[in-house]
Amino acid sequence: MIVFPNAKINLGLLVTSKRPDGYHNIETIFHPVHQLCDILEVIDNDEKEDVFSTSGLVIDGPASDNLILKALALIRECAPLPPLKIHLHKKIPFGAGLGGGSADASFMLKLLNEQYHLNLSTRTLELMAARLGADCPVFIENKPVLARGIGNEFSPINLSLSHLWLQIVIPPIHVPTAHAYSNISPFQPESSLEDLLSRPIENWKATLKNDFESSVFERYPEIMAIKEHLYNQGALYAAMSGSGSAVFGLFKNKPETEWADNYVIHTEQL
Ligand SMILES: C[C@](O)(CO)[C@H](O)COP(=O)(O)OP(=O)(O)OC[C@H]1O[C@@H](n2ccc(N)nc2=O)[C@H](O)[C@@H]1O
Ligand SMILES: Nc1ncnc2c1ncn2[C@@H]1O[C@H](COP(=O)(O)OP(=O)(O)OP(=O)(O)O)[C@@H](O)[C@H]1O
Repeated sequence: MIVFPNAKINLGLLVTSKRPDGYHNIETIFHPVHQLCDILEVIDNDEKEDVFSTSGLVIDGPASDNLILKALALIRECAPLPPLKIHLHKKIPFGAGLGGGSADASFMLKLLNEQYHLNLSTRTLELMAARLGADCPVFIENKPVLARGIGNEFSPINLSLSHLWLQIVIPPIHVPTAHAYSNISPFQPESSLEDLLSRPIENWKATLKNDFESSVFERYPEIMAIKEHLYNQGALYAAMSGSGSAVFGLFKNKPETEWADNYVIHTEQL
């Protein structure tokens, strides 16, 4: 079976408090980016052991640390599976706040559930995904949603961005998530994200924020410059995604901006 784990962006990201377990409570809107995706294939393997291979972008760290293999190990805790041949073609830049590794992990859970008729419910899959990372559960249902808690308590939202153009600009900078959280001072805002998003998109620039931006922009002015350039090019709204380094803009018309050669650019109509 082949699946296409996709990226996400965060529309607003409030870090509201630090928890006793060291994690942070957040409030954010997750929005899937369907056309920026990896390719994940899993088939039965005739050999005795699993074989895992990758192509595309070279992921840092040993292959055994890949979240896909951690997802496989979790499923094997509750169901026997044959030896597998797994191939990941990596296209989503990582360390960019686009949740690519998290998407791979959750799509692996969903793929195995379907391919081997495991009948695990959506809720069970979300709980398993939460053991792999805070960003993983949202990729089980993979639709726009308001998230609270550590990013895994979901409420439905009424938000349509269809017909807007999305441009994501990814500079060659990796921002480690744990490091970004350690530089944050949590703050409980007066207005909830839901309130802010219900206002016209023209108001978002003044009201909707990503709490990681100030510390990340201070350390990497190049990322702030991308956001400013997106606004100069006519973005209705622009912001960093997650803990960076990707920055996205929402436009009425297809943006034709030229960017540095070493940036990865993704443009799609929502
Ligand atoms: C910034 C976001 O991308 C927003 O969607 C996510 O909160 C990041 O989620 P993630 O990459 O899946 O994070 P994890 O792999 O679970 O955690 C990495 C590290 O980030 C910190 N972390 C993560 C999520 C969270 N709500 N609070 C945290 O403090 C913790 O130090 C943790 O050790
Ligand atoms: N399948 C995978 N794809 C990408 N990175 C992976 C994968 N499995 C493990 N990793 C590790 O996770 C790190 C970053 O993962 P990810 O792509 O989720 O980060 P991100 O884009 O910053 O997303 P997030 O929004 O979750 O912070 C990589 O540097 C790599 O070491």
